[in-house]
Amino acid sequence: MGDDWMQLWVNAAQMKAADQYTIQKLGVPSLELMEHAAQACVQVLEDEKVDLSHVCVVCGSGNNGGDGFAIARILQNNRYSVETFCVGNPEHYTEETQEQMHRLQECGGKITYGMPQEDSYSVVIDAVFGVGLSRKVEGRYRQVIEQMNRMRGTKFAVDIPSGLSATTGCILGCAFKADYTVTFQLKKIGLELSQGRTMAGRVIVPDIGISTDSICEDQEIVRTAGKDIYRKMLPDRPEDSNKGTYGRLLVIAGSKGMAGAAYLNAHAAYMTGAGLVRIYTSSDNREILQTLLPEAIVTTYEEYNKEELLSLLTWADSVCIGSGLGMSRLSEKILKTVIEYVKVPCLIDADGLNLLAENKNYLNQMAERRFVITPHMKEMSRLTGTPVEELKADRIQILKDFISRYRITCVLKDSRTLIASEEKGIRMNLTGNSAMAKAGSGDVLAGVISGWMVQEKEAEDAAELGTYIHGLSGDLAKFEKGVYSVMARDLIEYISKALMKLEEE
Ligand SMILES: NC(=O)C1=CN([C@@H]2O[C@H](COP(=O)(O)OP(=O)(O)OC[C@H]3O[C@@H](n4cnc5c(N)ncnc54)[C@H](OP(=O)(O)O)[C@@H]3O)[C@@H](O)[C@H]2O)[C@@H](O)CC1
Ligand SMILES: [K+]
Repeated sequence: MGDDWMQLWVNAAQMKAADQYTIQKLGVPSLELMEHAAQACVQVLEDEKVDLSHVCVVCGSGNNGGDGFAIARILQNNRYSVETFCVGNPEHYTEETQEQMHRLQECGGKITYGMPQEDSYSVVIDAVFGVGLSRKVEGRYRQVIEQMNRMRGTKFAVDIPSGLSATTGCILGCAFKADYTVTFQLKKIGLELSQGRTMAGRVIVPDIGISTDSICEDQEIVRTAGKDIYRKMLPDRPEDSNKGTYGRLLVIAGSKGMAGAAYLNAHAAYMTGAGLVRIYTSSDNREILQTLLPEAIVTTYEEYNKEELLSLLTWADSVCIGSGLGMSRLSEKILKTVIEYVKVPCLIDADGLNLLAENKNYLNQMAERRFVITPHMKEMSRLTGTPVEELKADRIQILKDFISRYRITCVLKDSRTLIASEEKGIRMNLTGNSAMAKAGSGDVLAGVISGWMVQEKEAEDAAELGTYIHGLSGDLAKFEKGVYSVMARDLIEYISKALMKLEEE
């Protein structure tokens, strides 16, 4: 596969729709898919050289359990020592699961009803719950999963670690902590969001013959673009150009003592190729900014000056407002004026978002695609009035509702950042790492996105490309500086390396 692909990230319902289409419309028997699923798991266990000297398989009553019984049979037929435990509710066995139990027993396999009692296994295979997990794990099931987590063997999850929501990545009560997860056909978005990455370990995605035809056009599905797509988004830089060709960016940032935010915005925008950056900031920041970034024009204010602001808005090809802006009445007036009068693409970050949250009526005035907002989870929580925990548990839906209501591009920052617009749906960014979880990182992101906006990228493309490049800079910085020592200014330094890497590949 080249790099011009779109990776799909499905939730539980979308996965079930693909299963059902394959079974009902294409006529592939469910049991055949289950056999492929089990064979794929055994193949991975063998390829990865997992110690199969003493295997423990723990199965539930749904089809995930059915996969587990089939895995047990195949391993046993391959002459491994296997012990199989059934912890599911006998009243809820699916037809396929019953058939797989029967097939295992026919091959001489023994099924123990209840949880494993000892800890002598080289590998523990979790087939308790898959994408059918529908509620919090409690009682006996909780005990089973906790017991499996305590066992010393390699932990192997079938389709998804039991207890992890395939849709949100949240742990519902408790979850299996896997070293490997073999997830069938399509990556479940829950393996990437929230606790998903921590619980899933290494994720392998075998093709088991489930057709994706029915869902690949579905605009509701979250996608990640391959590198080629980002490379093609990079703007041309013709020889016969000048600074005017690459746009004039107005950065409105930095209240008293917060010059750093304005500096990071502006410097990051220059590093992406912006032609000219003007910082509009509190007068206290003039000297420091002129010293830190002589390439920027610095215009300062002491009090609200509507005329000056309007003339700057006329000058600008794009605006980036909010980083370190503060929450004063003055900041509020500036933001209100910008929202009311700006005619060019405009990004709102940080304090700009906190001010928006306090003045939600401004949001209603923004209903045009030229606005990009870059909230982290807490800022999004303030904007939507949804507590952070609820937001984490339902972020995709909340994001969808938000953009369809306000018709703006929203970059929802988290360990996996989502970029949402009506035009392109929801995209998940896969670059970036925990070294970037530091003050100033968001200011750099706002600068990078604004840098693309001012070079005439559509707001949603600028947001996606900017998030990708920002994360890639972080990945390169971490590689050379280590996970603890990456500073926001390093992210800026590594933008050039990230861009060169993307251009070269
Ligand atoms: N043909 C196919 O579709 C294919 C599917 N495949 C495999 O099937 C998996 C999906 O199977 P599935 O839909 O049967 O659901 P699954 O994940 O086994 O869970 C349902 C069971 O769990 C129970 N339960 C749920 N939550 C619970 C809780 N908190 N606490 C307690 N119980 C709870 C629920 O109980 P109930 O709600 O009925 O009381 C029910 O018994 C998928 O991940 C993949 O591995 C592959 O073989 C490829 C072909
Ligand atoms: K599982």
